[in-house]
Parts: sequence; C-alpha cells; structure tokens
Amino acid sequence: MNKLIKSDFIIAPSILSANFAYLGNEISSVVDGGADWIHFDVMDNHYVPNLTFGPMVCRAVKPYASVPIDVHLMVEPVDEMINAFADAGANIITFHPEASRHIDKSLSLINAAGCKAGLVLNPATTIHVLEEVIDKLDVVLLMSVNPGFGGQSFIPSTLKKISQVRILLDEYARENDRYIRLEVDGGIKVDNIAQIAAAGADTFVAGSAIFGHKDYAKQIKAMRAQLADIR
Ligand SMILES: O=C(CO)[C@H](O)[C@H](O)COP(=O)(O)O
Repeated sequence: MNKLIKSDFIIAPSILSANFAYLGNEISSVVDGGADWIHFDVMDNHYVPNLTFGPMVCRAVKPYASVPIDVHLMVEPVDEMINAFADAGANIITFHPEASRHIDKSLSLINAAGCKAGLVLNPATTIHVLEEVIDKLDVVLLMSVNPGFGGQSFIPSTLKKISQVRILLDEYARENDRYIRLEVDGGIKVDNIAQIAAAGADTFVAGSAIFGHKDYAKQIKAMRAQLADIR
C-alpha cells in the first residue's frame, strides 16, 4: 500500500460532485490542486437509488488522473465489475460486503487483478465482517452518510465507529507489520475533517466540499491545514 501514499493523510476528491460535462478537466484541476487520490463513485440504481458511470468513463478519464483512482463500487452483484475496472485503470477497488455473495472471493479477484482491495461499511453495518477477511484488505472505507448521493450531512455516530475500526487496524498493524488505510466518505468539510481525523481516519473523501467551491486548490489546502496538528 505504501506506494499509494503521498502523504500521511490522503485527500480524495469525489468526482460525484464534479461537472460531468468537463470530467477530464475537473480531475486535472483537483490533481493540480493537491488531491492524493481520485474517488470514483460507481452507482447502479440497484444497490443504491442512483446511477453514475462505469469502466468506460474510468478509462476515458485515466489520462487526466496522475494519482491513484479509488473506485467505490455501489453495485450488486460485484464480481463482474472487478476486471472491467482494473482494465480501465482503477488502482483501488472497494465494495460493500452485502452486495457480494462471496466476500473473500471478491477480494481475491481484486488482488488478482493487481488492485488494492477494500470493504465499505454503511453507517448501520457492523464492523465484525472486517475480522474475517482482514488479511486481504488494503483499505477500510466507512460511509458517514447512507450511500447514493453527494451533499448529505455527516452522521455523527460514525465517529465512534471510526475509533473502533482504528483500534482494530492498529492492533492488526502491530501484529502483522502491515498498514491498512481507514477511509471515511460522506459529509466531510473543512470544519469537521479534524474531528474525523482525531477519531482515527487517515483518508478523506470529499465531494461537495471541494467541487462545490470555485477554487478547488484552496479547499484542499484548507482541509490539509486542519489536519496539520493531528497525530
Ligand atoms: O459515496 C458517496 C455517496 O454515496 C460520495 O462519495 C460522498 O457522499 C461524497 O460526497 P459529499 O462529500 O458531498 O458528501
């Protein structure tokens, strides 16, 4: 996972809130503005009640993304999409455990395709599923909103869950000398990112807080400034 790390804290703009008419340029702008990863939200109007983009769009925007593309699959079933996104240039692929019939197999498919793998937990999903497959995880993505739409408010009870997963991942890192990233997604803003980091997150997905402002670089810089005194 280390080659994916540009800084201790990773800021991953979610292109869900970008202007789709200029997606390549929007991605270049956030990369130039300091983004560490590009977060690519894939929705199928089945697992979530919204529809976004697929592997063809990922392939089309890949030349604009000089940083890793972090594909968040909100699709059911999962497995059919894994090789398609790996071939299209995804670096990290995460999925929701309840959307896969065979979680261990889906994680193996992601690893075999040469991508980093992760599970995504919704606000009401228990963290215990992580323990069963932790050896195959490079990232845990905790949703701090119910998935499907950008621009929602951060659900405060997620903070406790972030702390619980941080304890689990720290214990795992000590015993196995392997670091698993803890990513949080939904409602992250300049004024709450420090609190989310203090709870234990190291990777932050932000859509509307970045693309909803004119100056993307200024927003990313403001987020990083909030992280400067944490840990
Ligand atoms: O996965 C998502 C929604 O399902 C989005 O990535 C997430 O909500 C980011 O948007 P915002 O920062 O505006 O909340």
